[in-house]
Parts: sequence; structure tokens; C-alpha cells
Amino acid sequence: MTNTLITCSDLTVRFGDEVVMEGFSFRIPGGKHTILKGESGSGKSTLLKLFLGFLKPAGGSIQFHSGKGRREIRRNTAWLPQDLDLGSGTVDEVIRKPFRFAINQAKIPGRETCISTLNQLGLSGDNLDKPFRDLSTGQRQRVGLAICHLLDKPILLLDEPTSALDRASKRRAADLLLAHTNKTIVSTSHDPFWVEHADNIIELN
Ligand SMILES: Nc1ncnc2c1ncn2[C@@H]1O[C@H](COP(=O)(O)OP(=O)(O)OP(=O)(O)O)[C@@H](O)[C@H]1O
Repeated sequence: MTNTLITCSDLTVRFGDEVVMEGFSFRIPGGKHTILKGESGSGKSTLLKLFLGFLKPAGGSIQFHSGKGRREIRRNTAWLPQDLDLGSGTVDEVIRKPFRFAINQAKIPGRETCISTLNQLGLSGDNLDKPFRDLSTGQRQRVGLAICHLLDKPILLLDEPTSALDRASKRRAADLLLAHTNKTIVSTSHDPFWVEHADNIIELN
């Protein structure tokens, strides 16, 4: 039987007068790829932010079953936000930013590892020396996915990870991040290709 990593019970989320969800219950299995699926505005990104503790529900509970608190969950999670603003600097500098945190310092990747990861996502190593902001949206998204891979965390939260990718890039991203892994991956996605790669789908109304 699959272990449950997160149980959400009777979640209610509000922004001012707007009720985004009310009394919503579901569970996220550990070691599987779960997709949060639903219309634009249904609260998919909001759920990822609730898991990370960036937002608080107005009602209900989010319970982690790993025996660890939310802080520990955050330390064990790589997050790909939808609005990927990784600031100024070259791609190499942007990739290295999350490795400045003490928790990630043991995993600082060498240049060859960075190049190999970019190559696996269809990006040439020459991109490392380019300003991150000069990359196309799809190239930036692939750099974000490369960072998530290099951080090598047991939990991945991916917000619309393929929204700017062509078919070949989606295939490469799936091979790198989803194949042969026992990580817990939660993606928000409308993309039929990515949805096909799910073990579990949670529909939001
Ligand atoms: N910080 C915020 N302040 C006010 N309203 C917010 C905030 N964050 C989200 N919302 C509102 O909550 C609702 C759900 O937003 P969310 O981004 O979670 O949707 P989504 O399902 O991820 O949508 P999409 O598929 O378009 O990315 C939207 O109506 C949005 O305007």
C-alpha cells in the first residue's frame, strides 16, 4: 500500500471575500507523481504555497506524515514557481543561488554537472555564461527544472512545469525528473502530455 505524505482535510482558502476552495479534502501519496488539475483560478498554485507554508488556510488542516514539521518539509523540497523570477546574473550564477543556503552546500554542483543537466534538457552548456534574463521563456523554464533536479530533494513541487516547453523538451523534462524516481512529485498542470505521466490526479473544481 502507498504511504500518504500529506493529508488535507476540509481545507478552506479565502482571499478577502473570494472563496477559492471550501471543505476540500484529499491526500498526496509519497513516492508518486500527483497532478493538481483544474481550471485557471481553481487554486492549484495556492495549494503548493499552502504546502510550503507561504499561505495559511482559513479553515481545515494540512498534516504531514513524514514525522517532520513543515520546516523540515520545506528543507526537503525543491519548488518550481510559475513566475520564474530568478533575478539578475548569468545562468551559472542563477543555478548556484539556492546552493548558498547551508542546507544545500554539500550538493554544490560542478560546472560539468551543470552542463550535463542542461544538455539533458536540450540546452547547450554555452548558456551558462549568458544573462538569465536574455533566455527565452522556455529556456528559463528548463533552467528552473535543472535547478530542481540538481537540488536533489525528495519532494518536488512543480507549478506548470511544461507551460513554455515544446514536445521534445517536455519529453526530456519527463525523462530527467519523472522517470526512475521514488520522489514525491506534485505538479500543477493542464498539459495532457504531463498529465499522462501522473500516478494520481486530483481535480479541483
Ligand atoms: N495573494 C493573493 N491575493 C489575492 N488573491 C489571490 C492570491 N493568490 C491567489 N489569489 C486568487 O486565488 C485564486 C486561485 O489562484 P491560483 O493562482 O491558485 O489559481 P490556479 O489554479 O493556479 O490558476 P492558473 O491555472 O491560472 O495558474 C485566483 O482567483 C487568484 O486571483
